Amino acid sequence: MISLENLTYHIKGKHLLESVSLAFEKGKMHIILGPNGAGKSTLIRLISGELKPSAGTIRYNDMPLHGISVKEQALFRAVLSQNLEVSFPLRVHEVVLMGRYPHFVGSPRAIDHEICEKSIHLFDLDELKNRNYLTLSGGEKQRVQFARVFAQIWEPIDGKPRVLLLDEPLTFLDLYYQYHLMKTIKTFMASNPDLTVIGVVHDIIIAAKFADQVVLMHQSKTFAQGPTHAVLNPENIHTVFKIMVEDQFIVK
Ligand SMILES: Nc1ncnc2c1ncn2[C@@H]1O[C@H](COP(=O)(O)OP(=O)(O)OP(=O)(O)O)[C@@H](O)[C@H]1O
Repeated sequence: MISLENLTYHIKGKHLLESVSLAFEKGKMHIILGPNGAGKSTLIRLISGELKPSAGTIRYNDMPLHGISVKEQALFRAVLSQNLEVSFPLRVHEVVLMGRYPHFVGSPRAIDHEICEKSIHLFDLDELKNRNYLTLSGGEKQRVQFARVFAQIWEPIDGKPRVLLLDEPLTFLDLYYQYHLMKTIKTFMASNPDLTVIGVVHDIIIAAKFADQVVLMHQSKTFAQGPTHAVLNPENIHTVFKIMVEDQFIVK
């Protein structure tokens, strides 16, 4: 369980997040939705420890985040951020291996290579694994980044529940891969019940189909949180997004 208590973040007098209190239950897919500028990425960056809160606390299983070393965090928590850049002409399998860096000292072990192979296969990248990462399309790069973060948290270490934070992970993907990737994550979660996923997406239909819980953000605050279908009702969506929707969001 990840819990946030009165989490506040301001910079140069501007409040990016105001007194947010939330609980993210273990083993669930939590999706954060909200209009541009609502504070979603700020929230993810605070939960990942990239930003330090101005006030409030973040706890991972009752442990304050600031009490867990960055090195230890990397053993059980992976982050897929927006705008990831790789400047060197690395091969795809080398980028995926970066996900294993927290797990070995010196040279990768056989197990690190095995996990990378499995993750590459899971994300349909076998044919691309020797390609120069810089020559890939936006969507292909995004799948490589998925393989990297999954390689990082492929197995639990010392029984610690794992966490995956995703900030707009579907941006470069076509419709097929958006759904395929969400299904892949859900299937992985079903056989890895300690894994909690918290992700920012913009697509309400994707959220309705795959989220167990939704956090709806509005103007730097939490507007609603709870089971997906309770939160994604036409009134809430109208208030937050200013659009009218029908009651059902169904994609077969
Ligand atoms: N370093 C900063 N200094 C000033 N304002 C900032 C800074 N970082 C972010 N902001 C502002 O804080 C607000 C929230 O930003 P955030 O990136 O969290 O929004 P978001 O909900 O993820 O938006 P989007 O859907 O557009 O990605 C935005 O108005 C943004 O311009």
